[in-house]
Amino acid sequence: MQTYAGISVVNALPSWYGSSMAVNLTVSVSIKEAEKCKKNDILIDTILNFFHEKYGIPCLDINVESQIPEKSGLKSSSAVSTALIGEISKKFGIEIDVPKYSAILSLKAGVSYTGALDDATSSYYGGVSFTYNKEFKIIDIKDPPELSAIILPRGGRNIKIDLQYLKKYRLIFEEIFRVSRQNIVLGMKLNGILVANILGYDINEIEVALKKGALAAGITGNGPSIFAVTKIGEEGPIVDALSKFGNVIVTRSVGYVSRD
Ligand SMILES: Nc1ncnc2c1ncn2[C@@H]1O[C@H](COP(=O)(O)OP(=O)(O)O)[C@@H](O)[C@H]1O
Ligand SMILES: O=C(O)C1=C[C@@H](OP(=O)(O)O)[C@@H](O)[C@H](O)C1
Repeated sequence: MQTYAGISVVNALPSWYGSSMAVNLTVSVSIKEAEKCKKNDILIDTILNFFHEKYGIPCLDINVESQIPEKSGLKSSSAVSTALIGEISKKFGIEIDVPKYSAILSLKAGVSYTGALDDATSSYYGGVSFTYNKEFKIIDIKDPPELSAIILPRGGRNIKIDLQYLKKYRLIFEEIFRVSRQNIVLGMKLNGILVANILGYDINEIEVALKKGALAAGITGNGPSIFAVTKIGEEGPIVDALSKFGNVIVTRSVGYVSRD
């Protein structure tokens, strides 16, 4: 099964309300029955153990092909977990709420702070998710504006995230969530700049992208990747400017995908 990376509209850590926009970088997971169970990454093994214990599925060989750097803010963990859960549910005929179980099992594996239902929803269904992660509730999924996403992909996040400190900003992130439901691009701009400031990232690249005409720019997720968005066809000056800081990926927002 194939799922998507995403860029944050609203980071869910401060208020539990989260929103993410799917972009066209993909993860593909395939599975094959195996004689012996092998050891995998913690997230994959947590998911396999759950399905083994609850539904008696056999040992599986897992193949992950990912275009998303790990620990990047680009939703790599949600893309891997939704693709794997979706593939297992299809192969073994298990009816399950894929994003919800991605959230539950990501928490169990210790790779997520809130379960990241916002990220799991956009990874699996495309579009722009709006979720309340505390209750594993999807509030809405919207089709995104047609946008070019210009990304400085950076993995291996190594900053310490102080969840209690982030929660001091709950009210302003709740407000950004409300704004985002009316205006996705304004929401991701406010969120992206504020998260950069709160987590102590350098805002130079964000400022450069905005000066070159980006509609929004900022940190995605907990970073360290930087994103900018523009109308399609207007990427040139931003790509040129951001290329001075590293290799740039240009991709697009992804619309809602029916999984029926
Ligand atoms: N290609 C992959 N193969 C296996 N596991 C992966 C892969 N990409 C991400 N993961 C899992 O996701 C975790 C990273 O999650 P997270 O820090 O939330 O990243 P991101 O900010 O990109 O969403 C990794 O530690 C690993 O458990
Ligand atoms: O762990 C979590 O619950 C989350 C992590 C962040 O994303 P990244 O994992 O992409 O940094 C954040 O944007 C998301 O809303 C929730």
